[in-house]
Amino acid sequence: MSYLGKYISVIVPAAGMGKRMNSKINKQFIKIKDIPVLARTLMEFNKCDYIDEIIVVTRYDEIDFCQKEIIDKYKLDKVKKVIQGGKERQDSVYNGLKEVNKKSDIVLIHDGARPFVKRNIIEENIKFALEYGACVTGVPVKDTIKKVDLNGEIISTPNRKELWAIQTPQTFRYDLILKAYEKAKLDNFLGTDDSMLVERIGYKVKIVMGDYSNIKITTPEDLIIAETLVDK
Ligand SMILES: Nc1ccn([C@@H]2O[C@H](COP(=O)(O)OP(=O)(O)OP(=O)(O)O)[C@@H](O)[C@H]2O)c(=O)n1
Ligand SMILES: C[C@](O)(CO)[C@H](O)COP(=O)(O)O
Repeated sequence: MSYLGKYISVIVPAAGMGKRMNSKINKQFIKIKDIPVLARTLMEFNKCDYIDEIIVVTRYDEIDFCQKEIIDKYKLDKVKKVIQGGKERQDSVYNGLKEVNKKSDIVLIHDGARPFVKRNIIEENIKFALEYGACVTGVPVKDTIKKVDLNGEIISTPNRKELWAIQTPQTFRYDLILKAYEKAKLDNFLGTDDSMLVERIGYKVKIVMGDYSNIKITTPEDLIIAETLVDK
């Protein structure tokens, strides 16, 4: 139990194929200045005093590699389980939720491929989740966003002041996120983030101010940005 008097778990989905990276090795294991993406991500959570356990979700054939080359090598002692993921990110997170310690109060969900998450964002997520039950990290969009139809014609221009680009961590009371995932499974609903599943059962989700450097490593040019961020 952390010194907050609450049990706090983290699920790190890292079971994707990394198709858009188009690399021989899975993008989670690509090194940025000598340290793999996933190790960088996990180190930030491992050193946060409030966190009690981390569950890492990987592809079945990468479980051993992940255990030896990431968890053991970087001494990530808060990682309690490395488990198998599913077809979609949502399936992987659901597998993780089923493995969380039953006495858990709060669950943070964070993409393995977002290695630049900072301590203040993790702490703010925990604070907001304890206060409101549900929160997600995001940043105000910088570009004008258009809604476009299948013919390539603009339908509308939403007010930019109301638009945020959503990142992770996304953090919830354990009972709430489990209920949201079980309902999505029942309804065969597939969302693109965790918050959507909570929003659709009628629960209000708060925004935590993120950081423009909390990027997701998705395409090859993100690796160039990542090297620059490490240098900085
Ligand atoms: N079935 C899946 C798909 C994705 N993820 C994880 O969810 C995070 C965000 O997904 P994304 O960046 O889209 O990763 P990939 O699905 O691997 O990328 P791509 O769509 O290019 O294949 C990543 O850390 C990824 O490993 C996962 O655990 N299980
Ligand atoms: C959850 C997420 O990181 C929010 O930005 C993102 O939606 C996950 O990435 P994907 O490309 O949709 O799998």
